[in-house]
Amino acid sequence: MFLTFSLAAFKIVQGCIMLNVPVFRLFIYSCCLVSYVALERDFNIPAIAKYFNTKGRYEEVNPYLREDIFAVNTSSVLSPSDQCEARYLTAIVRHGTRYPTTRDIQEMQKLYGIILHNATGEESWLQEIQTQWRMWYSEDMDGRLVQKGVDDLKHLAVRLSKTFPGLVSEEKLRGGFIEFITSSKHRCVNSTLAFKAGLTGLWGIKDMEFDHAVNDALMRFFDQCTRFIEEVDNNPTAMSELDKFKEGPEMKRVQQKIADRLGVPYSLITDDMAEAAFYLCAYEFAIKTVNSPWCRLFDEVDAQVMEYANDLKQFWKRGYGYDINSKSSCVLFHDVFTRLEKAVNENKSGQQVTEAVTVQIGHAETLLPLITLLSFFKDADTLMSTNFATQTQRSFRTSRMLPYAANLLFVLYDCGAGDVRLQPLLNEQPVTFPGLSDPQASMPRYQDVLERYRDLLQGCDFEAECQLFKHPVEL
Ligand SMILES: O=P(O)(O)O[C@H]1[C@H](OP(=O)(O)O)[C@@H](OP(=O)(O)O)[C@H](O)[C@@H](O)[C@H]1OP(=O)(O)O
Repeated sequence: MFLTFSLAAFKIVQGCIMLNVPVFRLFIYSCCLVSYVALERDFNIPAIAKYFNTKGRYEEVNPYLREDIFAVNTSSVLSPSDQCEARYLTAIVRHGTRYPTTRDIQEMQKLYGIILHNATGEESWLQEIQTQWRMWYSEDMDGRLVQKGVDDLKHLAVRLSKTFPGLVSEEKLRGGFIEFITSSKHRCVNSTLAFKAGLTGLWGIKDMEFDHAVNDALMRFFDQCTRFIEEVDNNPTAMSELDKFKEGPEMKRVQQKIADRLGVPYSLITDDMAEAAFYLCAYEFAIKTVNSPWCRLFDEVDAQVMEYANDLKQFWKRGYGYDINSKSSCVLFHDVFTRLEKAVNENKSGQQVTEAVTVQIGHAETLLPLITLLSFFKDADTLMSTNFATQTQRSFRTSRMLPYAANLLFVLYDCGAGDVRLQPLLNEQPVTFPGLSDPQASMPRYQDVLERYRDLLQGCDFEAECQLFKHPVEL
């Protein structure tokens, strides 16, 4: 559509120039320029970018940010009426855009070798990979944060200051009322530094520095939950549905189509090679914002299959597949509600809430078990190797939940006369606590939320849940 408009506008401009019609020419010329810029921007976005799972950009989840990275939608997060005031905010944030992990880089290098030495097609995109594109990824990159990832967190910090000016403020930061907690992984520590830099840069703060606490018990709880490690992480049969899907007809067809496009034997394009090609398209876009020739190896149907395979991995490794996946996040769940309860009590006694904002920076596997524990994005049907065709409308879709810089926010509002409300947001958009019937479900009463999660609040004991062998009841 943009192409047609641009070409038509260009023709009009040509005519105007020949007729020397200045004002009209200027107007049309500017329209042509605007549509060209839009065209250029949209052409830069791979058609399959919305299927990149946890390798996707934040901008594809909130497309309005492509126009203005600092845009906020305050109408959707303002309090339910004028008398409500935001009193406390906790944000659990995934790190920003990163390099591939070493394992993925090794697979990418293997695929690049196949294309250099075996591919026989004549298409221009293949020639571009074979003669112009260079393998620039190296194993030492191993998931480190890239500059785009620094920008992701800086921009998020600024947007949150615009959305919650009474909480994410210079006064609160300087007063020590904003706490930072991070995973020990370099991509998370550097994301924390970037978030802080976004705020100090916004307010021109050069005379102060702000601490952050490294806390893997909270941000990498999955590393310390013995039952998860034994029954899922280290259990080769735990990913059986993913393994079966990778051997199934849908993935086989994707592999064959890639092999046909490259003109290589089917035996060379394994499911790992298909994943490596998909990741190359995703990383070239996320890190460099280029629509690389690697994306030409997939059509939309192929991309949906690749997306489903990764959602199967996340479902069974971090999501609803096994109860221990979500129960391993009990420590983080209780931490969140302990902070909320403290803020409610301080607010009730008329005190200033000592900690106005908590920013906790972790991983996709920090966020997803907690999202699962709270029953967000739970579908009626389990994701299986055999039901891809009926899952196209599933709500458990990591491409929408968990892009780089994904963030789960809980905002506490004081609405006067003891009316305290709690608003959940995912990626800056309000979400509804599952199972709450409150008409203002995106801004429910805090007490109703406590009631909804009463069983977890009274139970969900990390030590008990993560014990490998439940001790037999003493007879
Ligand atoms: O497929 P890779 O190796 O990239 O998987 C990574 C995880 O990346 P994700 O699957 O979430 O895109 C990485 O999570 P991140 O949020 O830190 O990017 C995780 O830390 C890393 O261990 C790999 O997870 P895996 O489950 O061990 O494959």
